[in-house]
Amino acid sequence: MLGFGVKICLEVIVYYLVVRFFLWVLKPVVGWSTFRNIPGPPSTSWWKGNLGQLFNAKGLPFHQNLVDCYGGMVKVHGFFGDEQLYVSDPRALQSIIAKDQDAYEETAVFIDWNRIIFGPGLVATTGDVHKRQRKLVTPVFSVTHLKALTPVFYEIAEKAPILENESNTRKERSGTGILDMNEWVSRVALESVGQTDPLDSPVNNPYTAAIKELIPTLFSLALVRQFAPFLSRIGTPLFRRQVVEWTPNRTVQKLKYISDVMHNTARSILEERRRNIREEGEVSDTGKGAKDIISILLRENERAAPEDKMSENELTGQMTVIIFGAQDTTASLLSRALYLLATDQVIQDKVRQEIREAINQQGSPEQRLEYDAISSLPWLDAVLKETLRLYPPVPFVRRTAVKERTLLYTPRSTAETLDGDDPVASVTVPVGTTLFVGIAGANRLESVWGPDAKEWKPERWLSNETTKTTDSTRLPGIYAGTLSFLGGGRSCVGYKFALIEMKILLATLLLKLRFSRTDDDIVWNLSQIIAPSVRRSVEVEGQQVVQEAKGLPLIVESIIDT
Ligand code: HEM
Repeated sequence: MLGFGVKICLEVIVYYLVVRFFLWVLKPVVGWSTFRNIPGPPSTSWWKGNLGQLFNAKGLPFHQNLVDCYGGMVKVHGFFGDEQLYVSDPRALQSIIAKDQDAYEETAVFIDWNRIIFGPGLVATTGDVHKRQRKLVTPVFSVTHLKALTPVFYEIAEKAPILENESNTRKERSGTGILDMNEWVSRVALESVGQTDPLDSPVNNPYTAAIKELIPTLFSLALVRQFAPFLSRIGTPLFRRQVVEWTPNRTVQKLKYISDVMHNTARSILEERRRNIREEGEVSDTGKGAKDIISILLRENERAAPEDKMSENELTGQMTVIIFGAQDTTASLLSRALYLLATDQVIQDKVRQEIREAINQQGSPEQRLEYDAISSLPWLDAVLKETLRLYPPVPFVRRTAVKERTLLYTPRSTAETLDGDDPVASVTVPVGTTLFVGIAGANRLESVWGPDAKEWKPERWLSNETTKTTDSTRLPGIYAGTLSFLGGGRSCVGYKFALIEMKILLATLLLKLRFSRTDDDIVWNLSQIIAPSVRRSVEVEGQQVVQEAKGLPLIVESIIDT
């Protein structure tokens, strides 16, 4: 049985490789190039093209260089000369993300892997199934529900150990320490969306560890994952599971373990929430039982029309996807915002001052600001917008063309020479083409954001001036004209949740603590979502070696008045 399964898998891979190999050999002979007029970097590997540079922990400068050197429409290479497009041109993105979004789907690799790892949740479905699920999940994140969740976010921010420790030492005014703020925000982000008992524990439990390990493990399998569309169609699910069990590879086994832990925990949390809802009886959305996003999701599903209801499998998948989608992204952004505020004390003070004034104006001893009040603080808002714009936690996503379409874009050469004009070029995108949506690239375009586009300047969001946008400068994002939460039917369904959660966490922290930088060298690595690491030179067997460890150490000082 083992031999048979492995043989089929190998045969499919060999078949795929042979076909691609011949296409690759023939291409230069016959002069084929689908995107002959599109500029791009040379392919650096005969078999993996530019994929090694694009999917690389140190690949962020390469991504930025693509836009700086070649413009908004760039040709890159995939396996065996496969030509792909790297797009950050606003006009082309409007078609891909918004106007013509049905012609560009998530890639089969993305969908198939997510189905394997999470089950049939939002990120593992396409077409009508995705639309049906989206209709059910969107109301979970309504402003009414988020307002009801506001006290939960405050409770989490206030009970975090860092603040308890600080309050213990505040009387002596000696509460200064160096803390790994990335670790702290990761835990808080997970708890804010999970609200599960095991997450109350400050030390890693298997579920927390599984969620944290998922992205790095997937990223280390980035190249193998490209075969997912083939492998996931071989045999029955039981057969495929058996093949995975038999695969003698440590990373594959780790991934299997992570997926199992996430799935089993999701099932037991769902059961628990369902029991609670049953015991509480019928409760209102803003009442006692509406205290977490999973319970809200369950109730939305109970209420849905029979044809719209999600199956048990879909619910489990949805829950894992929401918890997972909410964690590393929010942690990445909060880490970056804290790092930038620690670097710029003037802006840190402005944000803190604004929060203090808003609390004083309430005229009550209450230290918490309501949803509307905290949402409209100009400096806090500007810091988040600017951090999201310049450092989007997800710097790119990919799409596959499922219908042939023509994309319009501003060509690089004429854009530079014809000031004031609006030159347009076009490219026909055949079915099956893979496209990179350059979120970070588009968020930093000088044509959209001005000559200081690559600088972190929160004040740009405070001016009342409205910039006139045109087709060549308008990005199709759902939030603040940026692409950070994407746009269209596959945009981030939890973005309002993320914004209010991040504002409450930052406001709670800044009221009580001052952040400053240590001497550590912080590097920001790409593993689909950007995360900080500390680079240190250490002595190993008499030699200086540079080592990196995940984390963001910052100096944290208590500033609570006694
Ligand atoms: C700073 C925080 C966040 C950022 C930057 C972010 C960004 C994104 C992006 C770029 C996508 C599109 C992915 C793609 O098309 O491949 C996405 C999708 C998604 N996000 Fe977020 N996200 C954040 C926070 C959250 C939170 C807090 C939640 C849930 C509570 C969430 C849940 C989701 C879900 C479920 C999807 C899939 C939507 C769909 O396919 O219909 N995200 N997010």
